[in-house]
Amino acid sequence: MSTEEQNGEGQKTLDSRQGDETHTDEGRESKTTATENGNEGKAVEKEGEETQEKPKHPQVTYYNEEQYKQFIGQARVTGGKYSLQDFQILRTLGTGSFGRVHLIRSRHNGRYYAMKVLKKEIVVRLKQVEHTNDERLMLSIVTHPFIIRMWGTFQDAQQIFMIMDYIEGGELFSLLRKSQRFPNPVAKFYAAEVCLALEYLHSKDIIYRDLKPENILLDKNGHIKITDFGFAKYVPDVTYTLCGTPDYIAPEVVSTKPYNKSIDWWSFGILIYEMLAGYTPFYDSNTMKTYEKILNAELRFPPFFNEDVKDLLSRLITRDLSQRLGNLQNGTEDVKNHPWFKEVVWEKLLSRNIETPYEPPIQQGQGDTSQFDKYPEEDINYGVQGEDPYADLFHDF
Ligand SMILES: Nc1ncnc2c1ncn2[C@@H]1O[C@H](COP(=O)(O)OP(=O)(O)OP(=O)(O)O)[C@@H](O)[C@H]1O
Repeated sequence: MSTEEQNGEGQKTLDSRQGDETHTDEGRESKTTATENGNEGKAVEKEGEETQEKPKHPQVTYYNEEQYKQFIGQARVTGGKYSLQDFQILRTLGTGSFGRVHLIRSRHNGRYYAMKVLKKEIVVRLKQVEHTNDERLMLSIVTHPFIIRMWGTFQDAQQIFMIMDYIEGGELFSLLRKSQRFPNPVAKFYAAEVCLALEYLHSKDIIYRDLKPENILLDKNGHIKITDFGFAKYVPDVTYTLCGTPDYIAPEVVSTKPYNKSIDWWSFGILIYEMLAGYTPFYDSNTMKTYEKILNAELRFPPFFNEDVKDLLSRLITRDLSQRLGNLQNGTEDVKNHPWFKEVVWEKLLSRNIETPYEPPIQQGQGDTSQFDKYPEEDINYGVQGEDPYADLFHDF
């Protein structure tokens, strides 16, 4: 069965490293990009600007119906269980390409949650319907200590809403920019937790496709939670979609070759590099040049990288898929067994039974927002009734 990429889905754009109209954040310089089949083979950057020619492809993800049924049978969250009346909306925690994320409080149990709101009209305009439905599906399936938990979803005539745990410690991105770069053991700790999250996702045939410090939150104890499943997808076989954030995109994605879990291991290497160096290895202010470097440039290391990490990164950030760690016969085990990770006790880490290198200074308890930047609040019209031109598109919410 082919479920993807027949319908022109797929252009997601944002300036997560560049700031946006409402909020400019130092050091966010590049963009999340997506384009899928059926859109005439163009990669799209900001608001539908066509910036890169891409050859046409039979861009289809194949898997059999039985497999897919089993996959969606794991979903633990059903749509429409909650409504806006259940929550009090507090401040904005972050903004994305399609809407914003609010801190909210349950009127029933008094707990704080994060509510991601996406405007249907924008999701449709940026051809992200399928990705948005996938985001909901993936989050309704995953349960892991290092992955955000979604509790429910609902919709009104204009918006869709996702209720998730509120993670108080803010983005790893903010901590990294404040620290400039992390000492070796700190980078290793976060990388090891990310590694376990990737291992789990891949065991379910989910590829994440947007690994970067902006999408890693820290909980109150300093453990990670991966958020933003906007590009995550069930791919037991291969896919072709160009998506991700330029600095982090793997060469096989740039060159529109079929790909699978391999791409997350490339991004994992870029993430480790950025945590240790403070910058990504193929950075360029011009996105096309970034892509060129991803395809051709030599991987260079700052002098303070140790031999173990240089070895690990050379094996992750390699264009040769038959050499890339994580993508070989032993899968994640090869990554976990690499000498750079030799001090990590993986079982202890998974049970969060290891001291974290940094505890976010959260003084006010569960609803504390001191670790988040302030965003201008705008008038909200959530709960609108009336005609919904997109009624057919978001059934599961
Ligand atoms: N569960 C959460 N707890 C706390 N903050 C959150 C949570 N989810 C998201 N945020 C904040 O909101 C920001 C935007 O969230 P997210 O990346 O999911 O939105 P998005 O619309 O998909 O953004 P993008 O356009 O960057 O993909 C995050 O970077 C983070 O700062």
